[in-house]
Amino acid sequence: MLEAIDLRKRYDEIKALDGFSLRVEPGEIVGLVGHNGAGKTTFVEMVSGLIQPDSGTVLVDGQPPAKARDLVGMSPQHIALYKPLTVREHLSLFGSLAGLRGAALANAIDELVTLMQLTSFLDRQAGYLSGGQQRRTQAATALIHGPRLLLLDEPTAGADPETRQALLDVVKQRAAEGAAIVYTTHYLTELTELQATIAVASKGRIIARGSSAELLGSLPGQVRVRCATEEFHVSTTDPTTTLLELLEKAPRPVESVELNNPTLDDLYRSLVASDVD
Ligand SMILES: Nc1ncnc2c1ncn2[C@@H]1O[C@H](COP(=O)(O)OP(=O)(O)OP(=O)(O)O)[C@@H](O)[C@H]1O
Repeated sequence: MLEAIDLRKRYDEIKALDGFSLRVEPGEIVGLVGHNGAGKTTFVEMVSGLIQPDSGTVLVDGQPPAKARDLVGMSPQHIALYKPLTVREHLSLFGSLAGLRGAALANAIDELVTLMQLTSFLDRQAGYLSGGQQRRTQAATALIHGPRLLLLDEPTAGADPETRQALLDVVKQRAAEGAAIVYTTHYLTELTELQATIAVASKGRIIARGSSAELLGSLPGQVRVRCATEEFHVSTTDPTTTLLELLEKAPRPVESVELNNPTLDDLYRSLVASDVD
């Protein structure tokens, strides 16, 4: 559904994208993570056709972004709503721009109002909504036309737990219905909940891509065995076997045993730390 090949974009001496390639299949959620300035937003804006690459190719369902606008829904990192318009007017406007009319538009609005829990402020102007309410509204404008490619750039930044959960549930539902989704975030636990494929961006390109199980499998876990007279602390890619071996040789009595598998935070830190010039 989305194919990006060797994208490059420079702003004077800054290489915002430097050989960025990523593929997203229908029904797949790709969680795009990376340090500040890694190029995530630049990539998302390029896919939505807002900015042009210096070189490289972006194809959305086989077409350049400018010809695939109706297939794409985008929620930008920064809130971009029309302050005087109500939530209902936003949904109506974005739905109409994507070609929805009459009953189809009304049904799409009803569905999103329920899913994103917008009922209580549906007729309030966007300029008077709280940050979290604006986030929900913005996400709803990206979803209104049932896009086949959804680009969500830090959609839960500053959102309360309820807003975050509503959004994660909708994202899962849309992926289950076949949408391809790019989801940028700094909250790695969200990617576990979404069962997303993880793509780690660093310095304008993707340095690792895979399921969390695949990526975590290459990282060591920690095993600690504490005895009355001695303590063993081992870093290992096979914590269970190592633990059994330690227990065999450890002097008795064993006082405590700790087994820590690597987390996505560990993975992220090790990948970004190893990507040095
Ligand atoms: N219009 C622009 N003019 C100059 N530099 C830019 C422009 N847009 C982006 N950059 C630079 O390109 C790099 C990539 O920025 P980008 O916003 O894509 O990063 P990001 O991964 O989304 O970061 P964050 O996690 O902070 O949102 C940064 O160094 C940024 O300063």
